Amino acid sequence: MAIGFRHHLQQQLHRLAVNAGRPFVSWAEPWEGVDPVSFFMQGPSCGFRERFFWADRTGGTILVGLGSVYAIETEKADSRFDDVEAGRRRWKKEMEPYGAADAPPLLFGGFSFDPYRPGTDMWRGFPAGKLVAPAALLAVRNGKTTLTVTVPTDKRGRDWERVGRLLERISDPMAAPKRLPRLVSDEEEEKERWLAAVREAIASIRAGALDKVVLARARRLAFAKTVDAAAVLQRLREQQPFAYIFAFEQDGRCFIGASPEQLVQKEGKMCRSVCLAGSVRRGADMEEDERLGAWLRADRKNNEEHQFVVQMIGRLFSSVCETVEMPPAPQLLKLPHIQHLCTPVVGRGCRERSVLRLVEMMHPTPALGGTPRDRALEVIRALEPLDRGWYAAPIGWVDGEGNGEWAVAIRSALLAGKEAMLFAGCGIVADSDPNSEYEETNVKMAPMLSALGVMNDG
Ligand SMILES: C=C(O[C@@H]1C=C(C(=O)O)C=C[C@H]1O)C(=O)O
Ligand SMILES: [Mg+2]
Repeated sequence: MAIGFRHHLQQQLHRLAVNAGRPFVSWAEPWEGVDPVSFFMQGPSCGFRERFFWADRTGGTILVGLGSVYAIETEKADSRFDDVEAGRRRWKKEMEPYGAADAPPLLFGGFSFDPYRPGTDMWRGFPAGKLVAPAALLAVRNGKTTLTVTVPTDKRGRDWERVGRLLERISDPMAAPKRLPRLVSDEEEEKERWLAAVREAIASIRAGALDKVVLARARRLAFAKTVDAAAVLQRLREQQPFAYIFAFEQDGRCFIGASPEQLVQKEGKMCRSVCLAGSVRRGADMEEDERLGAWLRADRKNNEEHQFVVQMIGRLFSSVCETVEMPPAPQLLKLPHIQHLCTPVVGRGCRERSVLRLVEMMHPTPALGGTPRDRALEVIRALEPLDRGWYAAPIGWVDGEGNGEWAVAIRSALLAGKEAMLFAGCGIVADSDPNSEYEETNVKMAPMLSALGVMNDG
């Protein structure tokens, strides 16, 4: 990008900062020709300690954030959604947006799965709830790219400096992401122990204590060198075209994944969700693939698993929307490694003003927790030794108007230095077979294994 343009942007910011009546000012400009992953890669060398990446299922919206000029963070289990929503409103009042009106500044963040469970050191930096306003946001919407820069008007803090550095470098030709390092060890929780937990869950369900519970397991990979989050991102973008591609990084620890599951989207008075539960692998050829798909559609156990989600989301949408539409029977969603039963839901005339309220009501759906919710959470606490952290929890963005989109952070891994911790779970119901459920979690880890270069896809 021309030097003149950079000066123009910096001058705008300075002029606005001097005259602004609020603590933060932002400026948005069309900024074509910058690749989202290259932009993500600029972060550390400009001094930004936080980075996020978001691409929606269609790839139509891509958001990449560097730095954090304004962060809302909470560890309060009871009030975490109130805390972040209050923070969002405060941010809106303190922030004066200028420039391209179609690229409003926004907050990006996530929540932990279960804030009532004590966290471990593994998830340091990923609290019960966190939203971040990036200093620099690259947004691609409908084929148009915009750069939005947000800085404090008192010119204190390091963000002016970092943004200045970024503007100097943003158009430099970028190096490719680092090559993925060699795997040196691979540990998973003992299979027998996990199967025993599943058997116990099945027994509780058959005894009538609950209807469904989702149990997860983890796999820890260690590599010869540090894993470059940008390299993993790039591979996920190539390999998982119909998933939400997300990354949330702070101080070198990056939670990253390719989730097919939308939790909720709000756009004005319209809201959407996708019920996703019930799974089978892809076939080796078209014939086998279709046979597996037909089996999944007809299978009683998988349909039961799925219907708990449809009932809950249908009921919830009915309580906050004037009208709710969903197809009468689930569709098949085919992803590179797995196929799912899928029921999209659209609600119109939504009475909630902020998508964060919808996130609060919906999390965890029976696709990630179980039915009834509280029983399922108790069973997870009792039977799952894992610290889920942000796995299986909401991740996404919200703007000043309360619009935004959130996915469920599955098919994911936490990258920390030379290590990657992968997570996968599955819905246990009365008719579950422990070994098939175990196999299902393996299939669900395949996308991350493949992005990490550990598994070769045939
Ligand atoms: C829990 C996960 O996936 C969830 C469980 C599914 C199932 O059990 O069939 C399907 C989709 C997801 O809602 C995961 O991928 O870790
Ligand atoms: Mg399942």
